[in-house]
Amino acid sequence: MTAPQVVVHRDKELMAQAAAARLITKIVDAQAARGSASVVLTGGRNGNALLAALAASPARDAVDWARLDLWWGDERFLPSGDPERNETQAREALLDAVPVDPARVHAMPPSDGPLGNDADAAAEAYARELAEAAGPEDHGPVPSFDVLMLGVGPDTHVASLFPGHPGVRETERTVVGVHGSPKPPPTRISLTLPAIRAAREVWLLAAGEDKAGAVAIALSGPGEIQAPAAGAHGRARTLWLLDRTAAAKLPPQLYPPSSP
Ligand SMILES: O=C(O)[C@H](O)[C@@H](O)[C@H](O)[C@H](O)COP(=O)(O)O
Repeated sequence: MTAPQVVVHRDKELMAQAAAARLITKIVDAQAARGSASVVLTGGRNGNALLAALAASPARDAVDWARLDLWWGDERFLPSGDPERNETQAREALLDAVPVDPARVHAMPPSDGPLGNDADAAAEAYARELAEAAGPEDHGPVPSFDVLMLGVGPDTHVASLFPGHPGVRETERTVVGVHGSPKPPPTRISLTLPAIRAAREVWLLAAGEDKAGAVAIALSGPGEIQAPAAGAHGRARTLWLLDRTAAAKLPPQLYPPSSP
């Protein structure tokens, strides 16, 4: 398990821009090293702000968009094109503006797709797609994503893994259907913690004073059932990208010395 590293930015706008620059560099490095890159996107305001900052950055042209696989950490189980779907929001923020290969944009199934309105069947289908994309070097049923991003909820949820819910207890499956989510909509699809922990790097994004309690709790070593964000680790790196207000309740030993 990698010890979390914390980076604090002045405000959420700067955080989105710095994270977008960081992501561009990561993708370019992965493409140089391995020929292609894989990134897991998150929904939420911070994830979308990062994508919009990336779209606005001239450095976005350094990315070879055709050699990038995009996955999602979770999805709201709604009809295709619904404005509340994380996929729809990511397309609007970035994907419609860059030459991604549609075959490498791995959206989670919608509720009106060929699998019907069955979130568990949709989760199984996504798990199969991940397994097919995994190679022998991945040593498991999901690819070793280069970067997996997660928004953090005020209750410490990540993806659609909520405190105490069945999804956060899953140890075998890589993707689950989520029913009765405390945050609307009630039906969702989510990667599980074992799938999240297959990533080389996990980046947790949190901004705003309503996140300060969740950030402090998750970084203080609680169990992942009570605080799912505490169970989100990358194999090589676990990075918490915060704005000053979200970092406000961190204990002094976790607050990085050079922070604003
Ligand atoms: O599916 C969802 O409802 C969102 O993806 C959600 O999980 C989000 O990532 C967090 O709640 C953080 O959201 P913000 O970045 O907006 O604070």
